[in-house]
Amino acid sequence: MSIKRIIITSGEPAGIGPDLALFLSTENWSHQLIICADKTLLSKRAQLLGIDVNLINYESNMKPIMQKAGSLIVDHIPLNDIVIAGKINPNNSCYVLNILEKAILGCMNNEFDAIVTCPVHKGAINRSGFSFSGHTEFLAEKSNTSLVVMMLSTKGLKVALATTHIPLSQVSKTLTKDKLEKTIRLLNRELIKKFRIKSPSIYVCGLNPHAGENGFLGREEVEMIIPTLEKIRQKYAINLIGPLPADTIFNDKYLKKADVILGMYHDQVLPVLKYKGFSRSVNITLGLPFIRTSVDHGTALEFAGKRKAINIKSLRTAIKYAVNLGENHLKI
Ligand SMILES: NC(=O)c1ccc[n+]([C@@H]2O[C@H](COP(=O)([O-])OP(=O)(O)OC[C@H]3O[C@@H](n4cnc5c(N)ncnc54)[C@H](O)[C@@H]3O)[C@@H](O)[C@H]2O)c1
Ligand SMILES: N[C@H](C(=O)O)[C@H](O)COP(=O)(O)O
Repeated sequence: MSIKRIIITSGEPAGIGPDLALFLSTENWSHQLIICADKTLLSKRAQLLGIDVNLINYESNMKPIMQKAGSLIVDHIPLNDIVIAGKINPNNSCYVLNILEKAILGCMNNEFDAIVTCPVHKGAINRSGFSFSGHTEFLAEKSNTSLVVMMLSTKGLKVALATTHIPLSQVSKTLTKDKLEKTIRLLNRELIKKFRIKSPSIYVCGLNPHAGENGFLGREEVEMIIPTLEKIRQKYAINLIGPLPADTIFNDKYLKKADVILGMYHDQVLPVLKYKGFSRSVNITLGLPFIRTSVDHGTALEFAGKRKAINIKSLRTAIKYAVNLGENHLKI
């Protein structure tokens, strides 16, 4: 495999994102990792963590070479305001978004092979006046992609979402036949293309308790989900099972055969995935014109600057996926 150039966005500066990026300098990597962050922030955080690192300025004409332990290449984006580890400063939201925009642009014009994101604080960004519901939606908007699907993967389980970061009260009206059909078709395509699964088995959750109990506990299944699944089966021969009740779909009997479980909303499937594999999972945005993976956790503000407490496994997993997605030898 050729050496890949991966841009790593360091996320919320008061959170553990800069720390995670710095930990990468303690290992050798077979690819080139570029950290998008403020260089001074990284120096100060490195001191706090006791990491001895040589920070090298990124230049786009650099040769892609494997990264050696002891150094990090930094694509410098200046902070807007001071950073205290663990304390949110909404004045830096612009910095967080500038990092993402830089990385997206670089992926769109093939300067980078993939983007791996460290966590941002959605509340802080919104508090400073920007409407931001998540990387998934931001990446779709900035890359002019009409539909993306959020999927999280850990050993033995993949879950995908039909709706992402919206209030629970809006789930039912957001889920339409058209959206569900497009989501399933995109999920199927991407599992074939990126994961080399020949004929994916997609297990679909209902929305209501007990998948609506034939309409007695909610009508979305009979009116929207079942007809949509039936149409897709007939028209596209996609291997769909369900809708099944979300409380029993995570049963070994189904999981042995399922390539992915499609949930109707965020907290229907993510708690199960995170219970099974928190800190060893990866978040992947399917449908973008470039590869994007992310850690499975948030900003963990209380651990910023505290070396012993921070777990870096999810970032390692996210980098591994970013490198391997779409490759023939995929072993993930
Ligand atoms: N990829 C992302 O950008 C992303 C993902 C999830 C949550 N978030 C955001 O993060 C913020 C905080 O969310 P939260 O508190 O619900 O979740 P969180 O993942 O930050 O924290 C949950 C718990 O796990 C711990 N934890 C998380 N990551 C850890 C790590 N790498 N090492 C050790 N411990 C770790 C935390 O200390 C906390 O106890 C929110 O604004 C949320 O929206 C961002
Ligand atoms: N839904 C994700 C999770 O719970 O891990 C998280 O909020 C990050 O989503 P984005 O990648 O869209 O920011």
